[in-house]
Amino acid sequence: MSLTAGVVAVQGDVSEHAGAIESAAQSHGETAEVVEIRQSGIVPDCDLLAIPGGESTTISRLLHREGIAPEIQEHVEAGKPILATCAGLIVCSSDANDDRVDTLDLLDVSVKRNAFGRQKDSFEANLDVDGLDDPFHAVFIRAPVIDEVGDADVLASWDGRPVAVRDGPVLGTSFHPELTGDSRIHDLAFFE
Ligand SMILES: NC(=O)CC[C@H](N)C(=O)O
Repeated sequence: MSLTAGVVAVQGDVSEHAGAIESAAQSHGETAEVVEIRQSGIVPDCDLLAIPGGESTTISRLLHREGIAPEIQEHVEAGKPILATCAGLIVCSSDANDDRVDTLDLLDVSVKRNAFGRQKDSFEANLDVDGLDDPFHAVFIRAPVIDEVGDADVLASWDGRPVAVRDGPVLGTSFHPELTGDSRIHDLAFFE
């Protein structure tokens, strides 16, 4: 049976996430049909979800306006997995330290937007990630800093700061795992 994988398609690297989900599924002998989420009524049919980067203010506004936000919360309540990257992580956090982002409160962390610096401060790093045998090459673009971790596990840190966290079915990263053609973070989020 094929899995239905939803990618929130308000903004961000939708096709890159789709490719990484398909290849992670394949490595587990599964197939995934990827659907783009821009309106309500689709999330309830999804087995797994990715929330890409972009502008967290915009993504959060659209998720609430379109009635997608409560569907994502129900998805997690049902124990189904989410990978939330960069702006996606901000949207899923419990506190974004920014009134313009109405967070979904699905990951027990508080974040600071753009705290790794502006676009020109974007950087790449090889990270040791819990659950992966070899380092993961991570791309950080106007990345959020995770500055408080509540009831969540830290899977990876960079420069002493957590950059990948897991809270039950929700895995969040400050970086963009979809950009390097390496689907191991998608694999961890959805199949481990
Ligand atoms: N690459 C990204 O997703 C950047 C996130 C963006 N700076 C925000 O705060 O929404």
